[in-house]
Parts: sequence; C-alpha cells; structure tokens
Amino acid sequence: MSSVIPPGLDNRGVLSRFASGGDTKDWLPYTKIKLYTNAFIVKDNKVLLGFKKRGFGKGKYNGFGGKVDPGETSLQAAVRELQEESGVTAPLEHAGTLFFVSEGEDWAFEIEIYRADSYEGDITESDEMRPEWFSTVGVLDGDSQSSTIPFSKMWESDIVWFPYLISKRKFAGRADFTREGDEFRLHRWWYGTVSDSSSEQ
Ligand SMILES: COc1nc(N)nc2c1ncn2[C@H]1C[C@H](O)[C@@H](COP(=O)(O)OP(=O)(O)OP(=O)(O)O)O1
Repeated sequence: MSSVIPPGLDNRGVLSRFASGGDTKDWLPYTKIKLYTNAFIVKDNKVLLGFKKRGFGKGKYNGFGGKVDPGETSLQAAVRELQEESGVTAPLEHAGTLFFVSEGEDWAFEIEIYRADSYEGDITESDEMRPEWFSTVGVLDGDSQSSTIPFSKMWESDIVWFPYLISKRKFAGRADFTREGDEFRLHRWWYGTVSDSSSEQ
C-alpha cells in the first residue's frame, strides 16, 4: 500500500494513511476542481442518509449536499444544502475531505464532509432526497459489512471512510473512478486521518 499522499490532498495537514489500494499506475489527471459539500446527522447510534431521487448519484444513498455557490463558504453551502434537501438545520462541524476524479473528466470533485450530533426542524422529503435513518451499530467495531447501512447502494468508496465519520476522526482521501457505461468503478484510492488543525474549513 502506498504511503505517498496523492495529488489533490495537499495542504490538508498531516495525513496518516489508513487505507489505500487499487491500480498502482498514475493518478488520473484533472485541470479544474469543483467544490461540493456533503452533510450527515449522527444521533442515537443512527445516521441520517438521503436516497437521491434525481441528478448525479441518482439511486444511491448519500449525505445531503451539493455545489458550493459563488461567495459561499463550504460550511454555509453545507448548512443551506442540508436545509434544502432534508428540511433541518444543524450545528455542522467539518469531518473530512474527499477528492474524486473520474476517467474522461478534466475536473475533480472536492467534497467537504460535515457532520452534526443534533438538528432542529422536521425531517422532510425533498424533490432531490428521501431521508432515512440507519443504525451505525457494527461500523465502529470494524464490522461495516454487517451493519444495516446500505453500502451496496452508496458510492463504492464510502465504506472505507464511514467509520471515521461516525467516530469523529477527521479524514482526507482521494478516489479515482473508471467508467463502465453509466457505472463508476473504483480504480485507485488513498485515505488518511488528519492530525493537523490547519486543515479546518
Ligand atoms: C465517489 O463519489 C462520491 N462519493 C460521495 N460519497 N459523494 C459524492 C460523490 N460524488 C459526488 N458526491 C456528492 C457531492 C454532493 O453532495 C452530491 C452531488 O451534488 P448535486 O449534483 O446534487 O449538487 P446540487 O447543487 O444539489 O445540484 P442541483 O443542481 O441538482 O441542485 O453528491
């Protein structure tokens, strides 16, 4: 497993690898970066996910999020997207950074991940997302596969970093995907914990 930090994770503080793998050839190239957010509520041993009803990632479960608009910080965007897609507001805290590159695209996704232990408001289905709670039992015992979290209906790399999200250990990672028709296949990945507060968002 490679301990060399991949391009795109520079200036993320001191990273210590906890997972890497896949094809050992070069990381996929990109020329532009698009900023996105993703937010999760983790409460009473459960995590709130949304089933994506339209757009990019349709048919998958994910956190609530979207593009960072011009003039917004990623935290402001995360709060706005969470409210728009799930109906709730929450005291979000930065939990990690994900960097994704897909074959055939010249831009990369940089996704700032947020989480909160509480929320206010009524959880409400939106045009984009159908919210649903899932038990986190098993995830912290290194037994993510047997948990009820629907990893087989999530982005393939999510199972790698989910235990870090649930246990509040800040992480940063990169995953490159190849395309098979409309499907994305995990090609190469690298994830590390972040131990330097200079990576705060
Ligand atoms: C491996 O790739 C991904 N993994 C995970 N976990 N999440 C991902 C991945 N690629 C994208 N995402 C997230 C990032 C965002 O939260 C959404 C995509 O945002 P969307 O396209 O829905 O953005 P909006 O601004 O809401 O778009 P609209 O114009 O439709 O409002 O997926």
